[in-house]
Amino acid sequence: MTASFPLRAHTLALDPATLAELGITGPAGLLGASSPDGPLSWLRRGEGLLGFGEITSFTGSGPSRFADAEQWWKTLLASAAVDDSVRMPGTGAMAFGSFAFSKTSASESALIVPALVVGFSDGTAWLTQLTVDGTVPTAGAALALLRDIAASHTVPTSLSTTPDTPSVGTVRSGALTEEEWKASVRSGVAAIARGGLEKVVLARDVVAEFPEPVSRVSILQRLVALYDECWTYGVRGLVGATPEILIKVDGSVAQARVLAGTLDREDEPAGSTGFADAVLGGSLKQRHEHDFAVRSLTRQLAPFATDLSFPAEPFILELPNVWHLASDVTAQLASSNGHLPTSLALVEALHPTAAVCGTPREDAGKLILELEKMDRGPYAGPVGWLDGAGNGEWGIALRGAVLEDPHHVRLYAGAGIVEASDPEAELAETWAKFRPMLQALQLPNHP
Ligand SMILES: C=C(O[C@@H]1C=C(C(=O)O)C=C[C@H]1O)C(=O)O
Repeated sequence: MTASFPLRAHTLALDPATLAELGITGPAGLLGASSPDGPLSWLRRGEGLLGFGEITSFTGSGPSRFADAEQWWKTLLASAAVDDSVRMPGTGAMAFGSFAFSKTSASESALIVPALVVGFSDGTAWLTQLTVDGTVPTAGAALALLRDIAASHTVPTSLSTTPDTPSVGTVRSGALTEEEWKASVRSGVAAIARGGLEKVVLARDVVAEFPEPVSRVSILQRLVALYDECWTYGVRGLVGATPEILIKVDGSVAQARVLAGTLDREDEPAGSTGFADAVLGGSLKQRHEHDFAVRSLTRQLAPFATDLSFPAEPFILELPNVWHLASDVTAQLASSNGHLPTSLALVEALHPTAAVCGTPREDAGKLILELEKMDRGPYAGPVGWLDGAGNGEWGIALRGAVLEDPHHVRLYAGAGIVEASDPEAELAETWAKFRPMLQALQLPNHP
């Protein structure tokens, strides 16, 4: 989809009175609006961005997919007319995006500019109308569009967040059976034992099949309701709720949330206290895995930063399905030739991290292609949004799935393999990581 006229964007603040008049209480309430497929989404803790409609987009693949996307966005911005009285990250010109994990993937990477964006951040709400057809966006036109969307808002009556609601869907293995995947894990462990390779992240896919069409909106609504601490993303057919941030850029500050080290909450003995601290924080294997991930991220980020900081000890991130060892990294960005790096430039430099690929990166990447026997598609790739000022938020597309057609959903999950890994335990870890999507699809925990 190419733009025929220059991009135009108009952003206005949405005051509480207007929101109340339209019956809008927050982004989650707007999810069910406009179309059964629902909007482009990036949501967390009652804030975030929703994009309605698509006016122009970039598609690309291969090793230059990030650079090509950046070039496309810069070209679009060069002739853009932006009227933005709010001036916050995500206001004015913006696009949602999703990138394939691998440069060899058949899956297309995309940046998508919506027709209308509703944003909520730090207590401020705004509305942006964007056009590429020569029409001049105005406050009146933007509000009229929002009014239509808010009026069409329907809350599906079938929505339930009960995890054990019986479902009519079935789940089958994807590229590999469980036994085959465990054999791949054993091969991974053997490769590490031979030396050279320290860690490889091996993933697998399962396919959920439904006699009735699945509702993208209901999936997003359940993820938002259950995984408030995660970033719920929806970019076309890619949906999920990730706990991991590859990079967030807000002006001259960049932040990342690095995870590695996982414990299934179902394994917690009844009545125990401090279980996660003892098992996760106290495990050398888990700490080792976590350190790989933090070191890899900071090494790649360092050339772009004047200052980099992260706590000496990771913290334990508690999610409904698992605990993770987590580290929040903050960087003060360095300008080069008077320019700060854009979020997309940092995405290109950081992807793939050791959390989803391994160490050393090249060797791990080759082994992944050999052992997983699947195309990861957008799984474990960057997903998020960017704006015209260089800001953006990019998560790693984990705990997610691709809606392949109305009746088939492909779920992905992986685990970091080190020399001490046990294939059975790693398999169980993938089931714990499938759980957010299984819950969102109202499927049993471990079919
Ligand atoms: C690979 C996944 O998760 C990654 C691997 C982790 C681990 O091995 O402990 C933890 C969080 C993520 O960085 C996934 O969710 O599919």
